[in-house]
Amino acid sequence: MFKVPPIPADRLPALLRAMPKAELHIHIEGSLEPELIFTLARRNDLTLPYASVDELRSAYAFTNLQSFLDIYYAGASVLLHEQDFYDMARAYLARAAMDNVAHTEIFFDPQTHTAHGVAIETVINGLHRACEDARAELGISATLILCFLRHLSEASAFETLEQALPLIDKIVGVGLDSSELGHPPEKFARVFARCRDLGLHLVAHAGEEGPPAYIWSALDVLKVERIDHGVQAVHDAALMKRLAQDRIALTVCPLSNQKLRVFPNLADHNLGRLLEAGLAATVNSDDPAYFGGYINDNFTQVFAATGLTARNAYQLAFNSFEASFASNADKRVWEHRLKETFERFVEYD
Ligand code: HPA
Ligand SMILES: [Zn+2]
Repeated sequence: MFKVPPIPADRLPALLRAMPKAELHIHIEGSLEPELIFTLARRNDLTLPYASVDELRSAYAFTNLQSFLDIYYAGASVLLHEQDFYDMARAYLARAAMDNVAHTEIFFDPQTHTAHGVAIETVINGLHRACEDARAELGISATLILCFLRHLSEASAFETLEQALPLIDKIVGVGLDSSELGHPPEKFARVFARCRDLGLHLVAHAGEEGPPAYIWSALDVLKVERIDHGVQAVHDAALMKRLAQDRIALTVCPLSNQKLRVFPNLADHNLGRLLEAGLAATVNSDDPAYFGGYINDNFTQVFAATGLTARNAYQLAFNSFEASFASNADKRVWEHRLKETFERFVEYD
């Protein structure tokens, strides 16, 4: 591996912001800022149960995953037309480009929208057009991952997959999100097997609030290529070994974990421990509009709170490219730019 040069500690935050990175765990509905929720509600003649942007934002006080999901699904209800999905994704992509995100794999939850009469084409076409335009206009690479809501049935997931089939070329993979406890991965074994046959990439949320057993079944039953969150893996030594040996990436989301009380404080986050154990951890924003920060905020805050180093920074950015579903040619370009950024930070000291 690249020998990371010594970087003065006071330059670390600037380096974290400047380094190219991939974001692999971002729910596009979780990027919907309160201002845009109000704009879209007005545009679509909807009345929100909040009088102002500030009142809505003050409702963002979460105690666990479910308390967040309730408000997150309510926020997403203002999305009705293709242009709404486009505007949401475009705003995120512009923000991600500012954080030097070279590549992003965006989660979306079609069942949230089809449940109130929005056609899946409306969702996928709006998001996909935003990705295409962002590539041309912002130079950021962006792809889509369709997530099944695990609190809904297997039949609903199959129905969603069926609806998405005519647009399957516009997505690179499928994931599994929403309420984890009580909804183990194996509930979706057959859906994931079908997606695998279709040649889609597979990921799943596991071990955010749920036990290590859910990470095992995501790997062995669903056969996923990455684990979203996965921070509970530290409670199972054999699982840690498996994740390290197979280079299964974990898409870790520090500010999300702090806000949903997965850890009592950011200083207690186990990101450093995961890296020390040789796991391919990455840093991501999850739902940036709800958790108080985009990807660079996640990097700078978790580094400040836990004392991670420039070497850790390089490893995390490198892992993000390696774990992405981009081409090897793209990965080499981004990894080269990553090294150049680190060299620049020593040179001008
Ligand atoms: O962190 C999350 N976990 C599960 N489902 C989600 N949907 C949006 N964010 C999340
Ligand atoms: Zn998530």
